[in-house]
Amino acid sequence: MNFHDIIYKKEKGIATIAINRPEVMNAFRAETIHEMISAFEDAWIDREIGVVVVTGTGEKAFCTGGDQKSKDMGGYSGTSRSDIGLDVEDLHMIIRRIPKPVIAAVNGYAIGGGHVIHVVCDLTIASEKAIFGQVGPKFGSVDPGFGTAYLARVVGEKKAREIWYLCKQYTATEAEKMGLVNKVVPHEKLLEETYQWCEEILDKSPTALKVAKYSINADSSNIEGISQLGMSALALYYDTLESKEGYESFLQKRPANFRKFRKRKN
Ligand SMILES: CC(C)(COP(=O)(O)OP(=O)(O)OC[C@H]1O[C@@H](n2cnc3c(N)ncnc32)[C@H](O)[C@@H]1OP(=O)(O)O)[C@@H](O)C(=O)NCCC(=O)NCCSC(=O)c1cc(O)c2ccccc2c1O
Repeated sequence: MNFHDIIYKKEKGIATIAINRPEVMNAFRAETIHEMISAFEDAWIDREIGVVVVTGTGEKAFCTGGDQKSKDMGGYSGTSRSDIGLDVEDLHMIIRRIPKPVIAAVNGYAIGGGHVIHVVCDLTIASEKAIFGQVGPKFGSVDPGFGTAYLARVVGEKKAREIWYLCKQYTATEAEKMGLVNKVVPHEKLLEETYQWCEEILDKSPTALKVAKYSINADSSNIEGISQLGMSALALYYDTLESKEGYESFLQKRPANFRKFRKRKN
């Protein structure tokens, strides 16, 4: 398979998808999401694959969300089914629907939509250098559905609200404490530890794993509907000056002025 934005490899029952756009801290554009979905489809169909690993190339980032350099009023450029210009919802759904465990190996920044990708994965192993956080309200975006409602299931509502309302960054140790990651390991041991977890999973019954995954998913499957509704609202939000102020402030490396959008309408 020929990919440009990701590196996809399969070895000894393990499929690895590495987002490969280090020049933008592994931010994703429409093509990146489509390539990831194709790789997941291949890993799903291939009966020899028992587990999928998602990671990022380079030393700095796992993924920093939507590529702000491919964004304009109305959303991201690129061909997509979604009005937003990114088929992120479809990526979240295939991570949940593939009947095999998906492990995020977080090697650096997991920010914005990149943070949501690791949240949706079944398990997360983090380098001690990893940094976690949501940035939407700081940069004119929000990731409703799995990024909000499902995050609240993982870390609890109070913590999820803090993550979204304050847009702070959290260390790997802080993330582990709040149940956001399964294990923190020295940076150079990240893939070794992740593949060790994969080996343990490969020793287990694939059918039992599939039923375990689907039965855990079933309890939060209503979030798919929240996601659809929320993403429709997001498409409208992206068409506003308020959202534009956010992503322009990021690109212009200046603080956003959202206070002006709190003025009373006369
Ligand atoms: C990750 C950071 C905290 C790092 O900060 P730092 O100060 O160390 O480095 P720089 O900010 O200078 O970044 C270095 C270099 O990388 C470029 N870059 C980083 N992230 C992105 C990005 N997402 N898009 C494009 N480019 C990026 C940066 O511009 C610099 O390049 P230079 O050329 O100037 O050297 C910090 O970078 C950071 O906070 N990044 C994230 C910014 C962001 O806005 N992310 C997206 C949020 S919205 C989103 O992710 C999103 C998710 C979804 O699931 C969606 C679903 C459906 C629709 C839309 C969605 C969506 O928008």
